[in-house]
Amino acid sequence: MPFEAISLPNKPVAIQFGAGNIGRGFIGAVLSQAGFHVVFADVQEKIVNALNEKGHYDVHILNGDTQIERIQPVSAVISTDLKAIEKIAREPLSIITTAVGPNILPRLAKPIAQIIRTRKEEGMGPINIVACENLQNATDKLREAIESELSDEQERLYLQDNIGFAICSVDRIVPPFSSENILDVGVEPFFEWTVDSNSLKKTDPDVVIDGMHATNNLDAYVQRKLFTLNTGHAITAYLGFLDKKDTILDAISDDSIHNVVSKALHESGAALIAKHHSFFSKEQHEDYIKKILKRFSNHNLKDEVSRVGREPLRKLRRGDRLLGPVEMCRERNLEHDTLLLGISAALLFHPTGVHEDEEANELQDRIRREGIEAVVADLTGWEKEDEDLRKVIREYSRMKKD
Ligand SMILES: NC(=O)C1=CN([C@@H]2O[C@H](COP(=O)(O)OP(=O)(O)OC[C@H]3O[C@@H](n4cnc5c(N)ncnc54)[C@H](O)[C@@H]3O)[C@@H](O)[C@H]2O)C=CC1
Ligand SMILES: O=P(O)(O)OC[C@H]1O[C@](O)(CO)[C@@H](O)[C@@H]1O
Repeated sequence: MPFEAISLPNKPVAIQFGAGNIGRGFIGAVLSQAGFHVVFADVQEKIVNALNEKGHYDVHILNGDTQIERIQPVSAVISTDLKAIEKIAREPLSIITTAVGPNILPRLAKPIAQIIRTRKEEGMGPINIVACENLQNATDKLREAIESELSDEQERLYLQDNIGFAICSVDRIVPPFSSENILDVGVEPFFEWTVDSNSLKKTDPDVVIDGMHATNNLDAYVQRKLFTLNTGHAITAYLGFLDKKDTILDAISDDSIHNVVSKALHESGAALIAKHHSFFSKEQHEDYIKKILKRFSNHNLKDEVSRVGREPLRKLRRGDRLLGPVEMCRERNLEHDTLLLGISAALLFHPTGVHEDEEANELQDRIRREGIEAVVADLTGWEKEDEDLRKVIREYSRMKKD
């Protein structure tokens, strides 16, 4: 059924760009449960058509005795179909969210600029945009890309006055899920979606979103999540890969991997506590680490190390989950040898076959062409004589030999 043929119910509307695991399994579900009619915008025709034909899907909460939440009513559009996008822009829209992946995010600038242009022409009021990606300040990056798509000063002024761009932290493990229905998703029970309250505009309709926690201390939430959950997850994946484990559960169930991951999280934790002590105490953070290690050990999730380790060059960027906590430790003169070991393991991540990863291939090509020392110096920005750079290379060589 084409989107044009669908009439939307008389409800507030939310657009969720990306109808993938997080889009359907977390953000779309939270928005639907808050009372929005969720319109997913994706590039996969099969998913878009199925969402429009069925108008619903099920979220399976994977907690031993599976609980099912039906999400309805929902619709979908192809995100590059600017006519369909324009149609939704005229609806009682109040929020746009994204979960497409950090590398794809700039491609959403065109359709979102179209929404902004249409709403300006129609004299419509404020909406909020929240990019739900594993990337610090993803929404700011999206804003820059949208601004460069706008045609003139009038549109830029409209954006400034009417569009709330809120950064957020998004935390729920949603691995690929196999079910008869291609729309169904399997999720862990835990979820935390935290959004910067300072940037949110008052919208009409104004909907209270229960599953979205607004705070004015977002930086602390973002860093705590990225440098704990994602740091630990990535190191588990990279060590698991080297030890030929298929899943995160297999990897974290190995005591030697568990110990390294726990140690790395305590190193990053010391820096997080030092930086955000007014926000969380040592005891609270200890609890947070324990809960995360338990989440990795969820026997009901089949989360492959290849998925969690995907796109290692992105994960090795400065400020991301591997180098971010190391930099925080270096600034404070705190111990970080185990975090460095995680970086060495990431440099050896190279899945093949169905799990082949373009960025992992590129990383290996670079190491072959430029040599490990030059690659690490470039990724980290450290001098070749830097003690940490030498440690990363030493561990890398040892792991490679093993
Ligand atoms: N899966 C998870 O557990 C979590 C993922 N995240 C973040 O959420 C984001 C999405 O991750 P997943 O849902 O796992 O990925 P996914 O691959 O399951 O979903 C991404 C979706 O975006 C769609 N897409 C690609 N290009 C598009 C475009 N131009 N316009 C609209 N849609 C497009 C894809 O077709 C796909 O359906 C990433 O930034 C990830 O880091 C954050 C927390 C948890
Ligand atoms: O989605 P990314 O950034 O590739 O990383 C995978 C990570 O995202 C998550 O899917 C959820 O935060 C984790 O499972 C994992 O740490």
